[in-house]
Amino acid sequence: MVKNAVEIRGLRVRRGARPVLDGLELRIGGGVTGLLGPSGCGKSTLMRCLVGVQRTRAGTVSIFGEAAGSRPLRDRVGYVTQAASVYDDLTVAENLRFFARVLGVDSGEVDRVVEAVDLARSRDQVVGRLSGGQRSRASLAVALLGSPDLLVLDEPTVGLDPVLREDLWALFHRLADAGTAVFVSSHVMDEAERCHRLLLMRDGRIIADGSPDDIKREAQADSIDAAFLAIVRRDA
Ligand SMILES: Nc1ncnc2c1ncn2[C@@H]1O[C@H](COP(=O)(O)OP(=O)(O)OP(=O)(O)O)[C@@H](O)[C@H]1O
Repeated sequence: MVKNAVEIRGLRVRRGARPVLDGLELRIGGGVTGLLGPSGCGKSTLMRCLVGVQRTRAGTVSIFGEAAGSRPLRDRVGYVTQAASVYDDLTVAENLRFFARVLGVDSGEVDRVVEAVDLARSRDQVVGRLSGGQRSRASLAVALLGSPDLLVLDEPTVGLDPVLREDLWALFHRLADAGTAVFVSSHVMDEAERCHRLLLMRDGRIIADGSPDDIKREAQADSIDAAFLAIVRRDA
């Protein structure tokens, strides 16, 4: 298992007029790490920092010992944003061949990632005609090109039905079992239980960090929802 995929020190970010992250310290290792918190708390901002697309005011973000966004990390980090990142007018396979060329990844990878996300039967379908869940999996397939060591997934299950969410979480676990560090955000509290390690975020701060069971025990709560509320109250 990867020990130190991500190391963040003293990270400060402003977006618009307000500070979003103010001196954040965080280390992330292997397995599935979940980032949960209410809308606007700074989850996407943190993820953008990990992939090196967010302007920062202070601090450092290193991924496998390299500066976030730097060239050596190009095919070691996969990123799926909330916005669809595949072209509607191309088929699944055409999208993947295109992105494989852009990333300089062998085109043989296309078959592997199509299988990994269970889209083999839809590989020749135009993305614009896929269901929401299939589209999400097509975006995820792009992020898997080149077998990244770290996968950053920004609310990948938003808008999906429970069955599709279940399938995606099973996939995250398969990837983590195979050695990829998976960092996934959500604002759906019931998804928290599926993470090896959970980070609860509020107003840009990590207010709890541990396994779901540890967090519930510590907060003396029987659900992550209740734990979050208890921690927020205690914090106030
Ligand atoms: N482009 C932007 N310009 C200015 N402020 C922004 C911009 N994007 C986000 N913000 C602000 O930064 C803060 C953090 O936003 P962020 O998108 O990181 O939150 P989030 O936790 O990912 O929310 P959600 O779950 O709704 O995606 C919010 O207050 C938001 O209004």
